[in-house]
Amino acid sequence: MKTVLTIAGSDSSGGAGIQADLKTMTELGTFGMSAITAITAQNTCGVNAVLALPCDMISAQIDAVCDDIFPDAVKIGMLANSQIVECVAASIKKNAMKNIVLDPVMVSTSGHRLLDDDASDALINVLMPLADIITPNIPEAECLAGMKIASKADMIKAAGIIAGSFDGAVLIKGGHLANTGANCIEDSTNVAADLLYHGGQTQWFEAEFVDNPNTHGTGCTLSSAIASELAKGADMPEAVRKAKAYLTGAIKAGLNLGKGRGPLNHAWQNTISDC
Ligand SMILES: Nc1ncnc2c1ncn2[C@@H]1O[C@H](COP(=O)(O)OP(=O)(O)O)[C@@H](O)[C@H]1O
Ligand SMILES: Cc1ncc(COP(=O)(O)OP(=O)(O)O)c(N)n1
Repeated sequence: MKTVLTIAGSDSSGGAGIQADLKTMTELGTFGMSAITAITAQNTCGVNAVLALPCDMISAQIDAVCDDIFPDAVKIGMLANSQIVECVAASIKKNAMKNIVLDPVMVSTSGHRLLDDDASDALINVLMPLADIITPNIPEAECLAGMKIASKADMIKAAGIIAGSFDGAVLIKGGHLANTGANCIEDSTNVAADLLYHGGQTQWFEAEFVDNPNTHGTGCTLSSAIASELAKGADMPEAVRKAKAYLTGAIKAGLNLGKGRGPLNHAWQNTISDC
């Protein structure tokens, strides 16, 4: 069985972070392992508290995994502060890890900062160069590219700027532009359109925009699904295509848990075959 390590924060409500990653990895037939960077007290309504873990404990988790069950791919999510960014980068180099998917988590959709303001430089200069793909959402891509993004043309421009600063691929997720009219296609159906910039080429990955408010953890799910598909041997465009299909199914299958923006239905493939 192929193995995937998630280096990310814990979400007590189980919708995002480590919990979403492990559910995704299991559903996609890989063996998920974790190195927890921070503990959040959060639910479907928002993030109430964050505790960043000490760097030596984070490195120790990564080393323990790599010394025993070396991961075929790695997903990196919430890193909380610049010290953690640096120590995760050092652990990745030390253990010569491969198939690195970096989700540059900065602010939760509920508006809570999950990465210190002053940690962006370390993320860009120290960690990004080690990644095979980074998966920013629109606000994160705006920060990384230093420009506003209000259209698909802006997404293409920003992806080129971000890709210019490292060797890996860039997937700009368009969820924050969907339903704003900015990415409507000709038949006026609204789509959730993500842009992959890979090897100098751009490619759109479009899926139905599901009218479901329960989208907590979409970014975590997509990045851990890409890592799972890379671990199983897919090339980058194929990994993105399969990951997006899994994610869209999990949004469509619709759970209705909690009082706010609820989690995805990770077990949707089993639910469908049970019917
Ligand atoms: N309502 C939706 N229906 C279908 N896909 C969605 C929906 N909302 C988000 N997505 C998709 O989920 C993924 C992550 O979404 P996005 O909101 O852009 O990032 P993040 O969760 O990191 O803020 C992207 O592939 C995006 O296109
Ligand atoms: C612990 C933790 N990590 C990441 C996130 C952000 O989740 P994401 O899937 O990017 O998006 P939202 O759920 O915030 O839309 C988180 N909330 N908690």
